[in-house]
Amino acid sequence: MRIAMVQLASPPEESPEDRRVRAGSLVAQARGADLVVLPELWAAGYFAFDRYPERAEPLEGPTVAVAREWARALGAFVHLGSIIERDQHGRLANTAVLLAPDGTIAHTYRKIHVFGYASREAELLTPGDRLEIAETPFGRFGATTCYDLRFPELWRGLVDRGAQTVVVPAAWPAARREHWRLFTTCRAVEEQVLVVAVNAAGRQDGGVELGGHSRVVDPWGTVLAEAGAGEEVLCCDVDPAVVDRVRAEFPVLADRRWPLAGVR
Ligand SMILES: NC(=O)CCC(=O)C(=O)O
Repeated sequence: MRIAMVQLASPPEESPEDRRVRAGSLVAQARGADLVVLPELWAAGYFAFDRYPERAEPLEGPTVAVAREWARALGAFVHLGSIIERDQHGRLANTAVLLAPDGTIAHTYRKIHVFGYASREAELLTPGDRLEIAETPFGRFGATTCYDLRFPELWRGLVDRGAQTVVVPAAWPAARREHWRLFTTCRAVEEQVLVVAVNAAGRQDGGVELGGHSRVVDPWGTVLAEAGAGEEVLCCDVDPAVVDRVRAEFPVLADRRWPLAGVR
């Protein structure tokens, strides 16, 4: 499986419309990839909190429409990162979307742990309440979004549902880049999954510098690819069978004692 990580910047002076066009020219560099992944809320800009209401879109809105065209043109799965989704009740959510090569929606995930530290996400968005897995020709995919990396019980919930690869779109600031590295490696090893973690780059609203360093980490903790700090498209070849191989050779998940029966 060839993975392309599109580590995109969302400068405040660029409109979502212009950004979708510019993102398309970066995505075009991913030709030959089987899976293309973009960051969290790149079209709206994660840190553009004042503009969330006006930049929210229905699931079948302009960002899904362009990503659908990219998926069809490349014949690839496109994980578009996430959008600010406005649902039928008017609530806003941070919704990650995976498009299949034929342009159909293969998976959605509404971010469960919305962020409140130096962020208005938790005030503006409604947390998700569903955790599902997508079957793909490259194995079973799950998704978590950015801050969710800090909550291992969510990841274990994905593993319990059969996840082998977890895609993580993010808008993770440079100030906590070492946490980003630590958690992406830690979740891969602890949950014995392939982690595809794609961060944003560049300066966003409020002068926040995003951390970049998108990475693919295998279940043994080997970093198969890691981007630099700036905008970049980085490709990486992965054998998805590595997940079953590591789980068979080192069956730590089979040794769980949960619930902790007999433990006081
Ligand atoms: N976009 C986010 O969820 C940011 C999370 C973050 O910066 C952190 O956990 O640290």
